[in-house]
This record gives sequence, structure tokens and C-alpha cells, in this order.
Amino acid sequence: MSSLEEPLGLGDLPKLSINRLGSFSQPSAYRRAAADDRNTRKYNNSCNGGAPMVFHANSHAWHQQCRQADSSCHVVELRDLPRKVMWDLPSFVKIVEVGPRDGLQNEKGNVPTSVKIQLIHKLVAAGLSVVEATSFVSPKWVPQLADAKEVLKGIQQMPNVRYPVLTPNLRGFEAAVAAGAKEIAVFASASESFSKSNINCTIEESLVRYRDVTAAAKKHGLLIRGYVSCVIGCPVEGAIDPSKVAYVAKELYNMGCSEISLGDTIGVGTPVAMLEAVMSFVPVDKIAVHFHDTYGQALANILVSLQMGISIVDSSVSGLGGCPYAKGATGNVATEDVVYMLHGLGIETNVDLNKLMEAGNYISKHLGRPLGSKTAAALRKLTT
Ligand SMILES: CC(C)(COP(=O)([O-])OP(=O)([O-])OC[C@H]1O[C@@H](n2cnc3c(N)ncnc32)[C@H](O)[C@@H]1OP(=O)([O-])[O-])[C@@H](O)C(=O)NCCC(=O)NCCSC(=O)C[C@@](C)(O)CC(=O)[O-]
Repeated sequence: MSSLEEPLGLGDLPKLSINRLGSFSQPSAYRRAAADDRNTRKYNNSCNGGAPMVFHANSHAWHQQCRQADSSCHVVELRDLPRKVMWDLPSFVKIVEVGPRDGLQNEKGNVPTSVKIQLIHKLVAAGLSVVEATSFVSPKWVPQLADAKEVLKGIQQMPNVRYPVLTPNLRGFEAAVAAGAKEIAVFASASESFSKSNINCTIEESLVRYRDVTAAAKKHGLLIRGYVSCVIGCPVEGAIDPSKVAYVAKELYNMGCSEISLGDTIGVGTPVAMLEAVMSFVPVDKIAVHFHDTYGQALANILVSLQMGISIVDSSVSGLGGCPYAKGATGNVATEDVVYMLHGLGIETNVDLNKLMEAGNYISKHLGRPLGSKTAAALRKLTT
């Protein structure tokens, strides 16, 4: 089912809009074209104009363009296009929803524990299989998440759903385990300045601390997620060298983190050089990308990451978020927008966009905030 069919409730929409929108979304056909292209290229890669046409997606348009091409080599270029664009995309992307933690940690007003719990339940009901629930950090540093224990105890943990929680030290780890955590996350930085302002220690000191935390987690049989923040830029230091990111990622991976999430904490950059560096040390299937959308780069960065082989994406419902210790950073990329893009590309997520938008609506109402997802805002306009 296409991403457009899913949320719009096609019956409710004016015909013209549906048709117009529909012509932009041919995900399964695109993927088929890319797959066909893969096969046909094996025996059909000449400039010979008599070769059978291979594209099913928008096939009329392709036929027209190919017929109009002056030279048969143009036909080959056109045939290459879906291969170039679609070839390397994964068929499934795992979304790690960070809204209840990264999304809410920066909220100034008190968000009741019951609202946090409801939000998590709604996100899981939408099909998200990983929902970062909260942080066992110092309430002096992040007052909003002072109810971590109550949140984790209050959620009804479903089988096959992961609920990681952030633990900055052994104290946080022990509290998390006592509250029923089955997965923890440690969070280091590639920027020395950010490490100091966020967790009050140097990068090396944090790695020493995390060796203890990860060793304890392994003893308890817990899964461990590792974050590296400021992977492209730091609010204090500016551009961050990819080799620094690769170093921290490698250390976390070697400690036993089963997923390394690379955070563009202030949403400033493009990730190619950084991902290349990290991929030299961490297997691509263990890497997640975590983009804040401060400069509007997040979706483009996700697409590039997928093309580089990544298939785990962090995002936050309704684009909630920002780090209290990264001045000016806005929210994470909105999960609704990520899901919409992925479904548009024919990539499975197991997420029901309608239910996800309900969760986004729920928390936005509670925060007294307009929807932070462009997809949700656009679809709401169409359906009201
Ligand atoms: C790491 C510390 C604790 C060091 O904080 P500190 O002040 O250096 O440590 P301390 O040992 O002196 O402790 C200070 C107080 O906190 C208490 N404390 C100490 N540990 C805990 C704990 N676990 N749980 C509850 N309380 C704790 C401790 O007992 C003490 O209480 P007091 O004696 O003054 O009453 C502090 O800096 C901290 O909690 N930092 C967390 C900040 C945070 O959560 N930032 C947001 C994370 S977002 C991020 O990193 C980026 C990411 C992951 O989202 C990716 C991206 O977006 O790019």
C-alpha cells in the first residue's frame, strides 16, 4: 500500500487531489523498475534501440522520453536512473522513536507522567518496535525526566518491543535495572566541549565510565545502544573531524553496544564523510542515524544514509526535541515525515502512519504546540 493511500483516507478527498498526488507516488513500481533494471542490465545494456523497454513505473512517460531521445545512448542513461536512485535502498527500515526521551527532555513545562506513558503506548500501537522511553540522568541536569522510574514502571512493556533508556553512569544504570529496563543507552560525544557541557566530563572520562556501565549491562544480559553526539558539528567547536566520530563509535562498539547511533545534535551538516569514517570500524547494519532538523537537512541526510547502506533511523514524533545542552538545536526529524518518505520509496517500516499521527496529535495538544511534522500538517489540511 502506498504512503498516500494509507493516511489520506482516499474516499474523503477530492478526486483531483488524489489523482494529482497519486501520480507522484509509485513506490512499488519504482522498486520493480529498479529490480527489473538490475536483471535486464545483465543482458540488455547496449545502445541498441530495438531492445525491449523495461520500465513499468510511469511506463508511458518512459516510452515517450525514450522515443524522443535523439541518440540511443540517451535511452541507456534513462535506464540507469532508477538503478542509480533505488539500487541500494533497503527494503525495510527500523525506526527508533526517541520522542518520549529526546523529544521531551527539553520541555520546560511539566509533562505529567501519565501523558508520557500514554504517548509511549500510542507509539507502540502505531507499530514502532523501538521506543526510547526516558533517561536515568540527574534530575538536576534534566528536570523533565525526573520521573524516569515511574515512567518505566508505568508502561506496559510489550513482547518484541524495545524500550531503551539513557544511563550516564552506574547510578543511572542501577536505577534503570531496578525499574525494569531491558535495554540501556550510553551517550558519548565526538566534541570535547559538548561532552563537558552535557555530561560534565571529557570524552575519555566518559568512555571509562561507559566501560563500567556496559560491563554491568552485559552481566545482566541487557541490550546496549551507544550514542555519539555532535557527529558533524558542535555548537562550541564548529565542524567535527570524522576521525573523532569514528574513534568514539569504535570504542562504544568494542564495549558491546549493539547499535551505534550517530547524532547530528545541532542539525547542521551532511553526513557522507562522517559515515564513511565510521563504517571503517562499525558494521553498517549496526549503525543508526539520528538527525535533528535545525537546518532542514534531515530527510535528505536520511536518504543519503540509506543509499550508503544504513537501515536504522532515529526520529521523534511530531519533530519534538532538542538538547538542553546544545543551544539553538531544534527537534529531531519528525517520525511522520520519515515514515511518509520511506513508504513513498516503497520501503517497509511496519508503522501505521494514521496511528502515528494520532500519537503526534496527542502530544502536540498536550504541549499546546502546532504539529511539528509537515506530513501530519499537510494531511490534516486535506482531511479537514
Ligand atoms: C552525568 C551527570 C549525572 C554528571 O553530573 P555531575 O554533576 O558531574 O555528577 P555528580 O556525580 O556530581 O552528581 C550530581 C548530582 O546528581 C546526582 N546524580 C548523579 N548521577 C545520577 C543519576 N544517574 N540519576 C540521578 N541522579 C544522579 C548525584 O547524586 C548528585 O546529586 P546531589 O548529591 O548533588 O544531590 C549529569 O551531567 C547528567 O545527568 N547529564 C545528563 C544530561 C543529559 O541527559 N543530556 C541530554 C542527553 S541528549 C544527548 O546527549 C544527545 C543525544 C543522545 O540525544 C544524541 C543527539 O541528539 O545527538
